Amino acid sequence: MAAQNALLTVAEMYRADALTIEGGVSGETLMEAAGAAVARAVAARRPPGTVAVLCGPGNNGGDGFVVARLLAGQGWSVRVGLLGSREALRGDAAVMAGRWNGTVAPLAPELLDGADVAVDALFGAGLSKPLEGMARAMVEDLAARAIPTVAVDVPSGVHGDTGAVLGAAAPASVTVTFFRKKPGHLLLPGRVLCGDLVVADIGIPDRVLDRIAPRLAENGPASWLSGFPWPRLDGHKFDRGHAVVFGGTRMTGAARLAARAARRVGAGLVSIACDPPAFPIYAASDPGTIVSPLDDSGSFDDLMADPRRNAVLIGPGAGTGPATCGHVLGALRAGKAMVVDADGLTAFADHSTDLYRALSDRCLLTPHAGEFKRLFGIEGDKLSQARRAAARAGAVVLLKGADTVISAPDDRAVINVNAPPELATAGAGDVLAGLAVGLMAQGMPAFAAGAAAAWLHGEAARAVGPGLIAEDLSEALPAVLRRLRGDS
Ligand SMILES: NC(=O)C1=CN([C@@H]2O[C@H](COP(=O)(O)OP(=O)(O)OC[C@H]3O[C@@H](n4cnc5c(N)ncnc54)[C@H](O)[C@@H]3O)[C@@H](O)[C@H]2O)[C@H](O)CC1
Ligand SMILES: [K+]
Repeated sequence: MAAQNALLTVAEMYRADALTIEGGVSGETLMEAAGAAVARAVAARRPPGTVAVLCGPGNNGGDGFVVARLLAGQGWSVRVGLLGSREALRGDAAVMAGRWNGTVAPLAPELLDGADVAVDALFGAGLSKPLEGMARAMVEDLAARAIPTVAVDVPSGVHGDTGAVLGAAAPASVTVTFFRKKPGHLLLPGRVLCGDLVVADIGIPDRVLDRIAPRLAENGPASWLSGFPWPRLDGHKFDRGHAVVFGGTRMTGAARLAARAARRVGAGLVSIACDPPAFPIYAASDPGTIVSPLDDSGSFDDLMADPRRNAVLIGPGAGTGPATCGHVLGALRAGKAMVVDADGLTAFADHSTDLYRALSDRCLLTPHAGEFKRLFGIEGDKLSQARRAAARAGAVVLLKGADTVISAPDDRAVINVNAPPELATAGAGDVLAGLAVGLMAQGMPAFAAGAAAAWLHGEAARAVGPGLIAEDLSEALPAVLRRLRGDS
């Protein structure tokens, strides 16, 4: 599959390189193509001027030498600075340095004096430790001068797999990477440091993906649209599932926001199961949402015994006491497709194994960073955090943020990048959980539902823009769904 949205880890990128070279394309050809793509990005931004090309000791630096030669041929005044000695260069990098007829100066900040543009070709996929010494000084000076910079593959200092900064990194105006994006291009802060991202085709054939079988992708409709539960002409509301949202007696808005989102995304029926004292509040809210008060005529387990109530969300405004744990475990025992969010997660913070034991891959956990830390206590970059949590819990984990990661227990993962900063507002998480349970009520598996919900959530927020409040999101959804389906 030539998945355009596939993300390759650094190791997988090296494998793609090797498979291509095995297939008869030389490393020099790849490097020439890589350098040409970077040179095009430089030339596209301004007419010829003075460019400082900062080359590292490896093939990232080799790309830099190609850029230097091509720009010089286009009338640019080119200065090349090299970290380390020319004699230390190996392989394709040494070949490209040999094709550079200009001078090579030792890497030093003075190279940047009077430069119109800088090309950051110090480190790319081979970054293996924090920058130090002259490499660090150079990158810090480049950042301080704020010279428009084109980064080769990744901004030097950014780790390709995590987006983390190792020591220092200079923000780029444009980053030119090759073949496919890496996680570090999408995870923060890497995404911000990259500036505009260009993915250049340098001659690596898509078929190498069949051999690599990447488990990671950039979230978008390509990942789940084929299984999206569009309503059928011959269907009726019971075909579209029944989502149950548990509503607590405080913060009653949370469950109402979630229930409305579940309805908007197409669940046939949505009900709020609530403690009796809160019944009047929920009953007075959305007329299309059923309200089921839990009292001696019907406990939560009684509701769970109804097979038509096939998807359950517990968390928004549920309260973090033992009753919430009881409801979560009751829904899981009943085999429901389940979203556990907010209080539903925090309620298990000091006895998480009780939750893990009951979970399955039909369950979606939707923690933000704080809930994640309380429940899982797993450190590291966001992608590995989500993957390890999904493996530990045996459930799909959606770890929220501007770079949301959705990870399944079988190690599939997508990184969602369309969330605008306006989503940092009260209630937005309740809406996201409601979208997910609404999709799961319609039969979408937890991983696809989490990915689709995160993407729809971001698109709805972008449609509203500044001034967004959580209530706007469900109202913005119909237009997003029409665009998704390609309605005229
Ligand atoms: N298919 C492709 O993606 C292609 C990629 N190309 C370019 O090749 C680099 C990767 O090259 P590599 O030599 O493996 O590593 P780097 O050049 O990134 O690193 C150089 C070298 O530096 C050493 N090193 C690592 N970290 C540090 C540090 N903090 N301080 C000092 N030295 C460090 C380490 O020994 C590294 O090996 C890729 O990014 C692309 O730009 C090909 O040109 C085209 C095809
Ligand atoms: K670089």
